[in-house]
Amino acid sequence: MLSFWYKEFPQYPKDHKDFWRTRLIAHSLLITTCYFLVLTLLNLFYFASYEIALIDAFGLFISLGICIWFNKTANVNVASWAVTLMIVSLILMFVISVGGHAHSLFWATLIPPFTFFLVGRNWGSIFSAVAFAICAYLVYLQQQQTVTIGLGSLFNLIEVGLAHILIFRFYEKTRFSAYTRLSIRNLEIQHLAETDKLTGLYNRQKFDFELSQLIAKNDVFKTPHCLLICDIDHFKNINDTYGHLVGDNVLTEFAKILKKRMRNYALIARWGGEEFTIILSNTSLNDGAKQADDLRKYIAENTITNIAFTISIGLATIQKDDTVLKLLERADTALYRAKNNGRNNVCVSDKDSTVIAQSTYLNGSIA
Ligand SMILES: Nc1nc2c(ncn2[C@@H]2O[C@H](COP(=O)(O)OP(=O)(O)OP(=O)(O)O)[C@@H](O)[C@H]2O)c(=O)[nH]1
Repeated sequence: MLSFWYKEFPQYPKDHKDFWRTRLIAHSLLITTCYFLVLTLLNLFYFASYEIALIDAFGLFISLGICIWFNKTANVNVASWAVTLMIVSLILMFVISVGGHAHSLFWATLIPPFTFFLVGRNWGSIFSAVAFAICAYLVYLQQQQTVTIGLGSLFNLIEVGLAHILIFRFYEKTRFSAYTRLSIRNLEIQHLAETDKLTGLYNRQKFDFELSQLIAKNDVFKTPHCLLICDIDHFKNINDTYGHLVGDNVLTEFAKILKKRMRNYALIARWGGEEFTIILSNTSLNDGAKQADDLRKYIAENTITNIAFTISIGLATIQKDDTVLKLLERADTALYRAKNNGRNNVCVSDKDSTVIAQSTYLNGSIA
């Protein structure tokens, strides 16, 4: 039975800001439903108070109704209001019905923690103020009827009510600001973990993850996707000749050129030192090879930060039943061939890792 209340909502994972609200709603509904069920049965069969049993049955109906509806829709905002209104009206109805006697006013102290947490600071303050005002009025009425309760009781209630509202406002504010800071920090950490610091592109870890997600999609085979591994030729020479800082600058500028010149890119990453990976979506092998060769020519014919260099590219398309490793291996085989063919070269692998074309005889299309 508990699994009914403790249903995990995929849209509210543990780190979601509403996760604990869903828990409080579920717990509250569990307790109120059980509570009303027991009261209905007791009043029906033990005390024979049929009218009160009817009211309890109505409470049971409301509580169970919200519970079923919440489990179906997972609408936290509406459920928060429904539970808040149910609990506030229950407590107030009870306190008023017994005229505030039998220390029933203590029940009102439950209202701030519930309302602040479920409907926020402003509505929490309003609900709490109304509840404590009603309690104060009941104490005032008692004071009119008997001399045993002095004005001190009234003041105590007002002071406690105010203190509750102020403390819960403070508590909710600090909770909210802590959550906001934590969320921003998490985003910053996530960005750092996924990004290559030098070029601002995705890093290898993020690329591999995104690629595995892409491959897992059922419709990735309906339109062709190309993977390019692009490597700067003899990059060590650039470092040795001009120094590492210039080498860094070349990598940064090259990353910008990649982003600018590769049409339809779905993902670009710095995969390792001077190695870059690119996924081109909606791109056939022919079109991918053409784009890769255009890039190769552009780099060969221009200088970047006044340094002339060339690149080699290996290419493969995503096949049915591919894995990240298999796909990368095919593109890497093609890159290896491009390097072995003297560099400044584009090579393409077919689905069996056989290199089927290279830029010296690409001429814009693959035979
Ligand atoms: N400036 C700079 N150099 C880097 C960085 N990461 C890797 N490298 C250098 O990149 C060079 C890669 O050298 P190799 O793997 O031998 O490759 P290559 O010289 O490009 O030769 P081929 O790939 O075979 O054409 C090494 O000298 C690394 O020090 C970086 O972030 N900045």
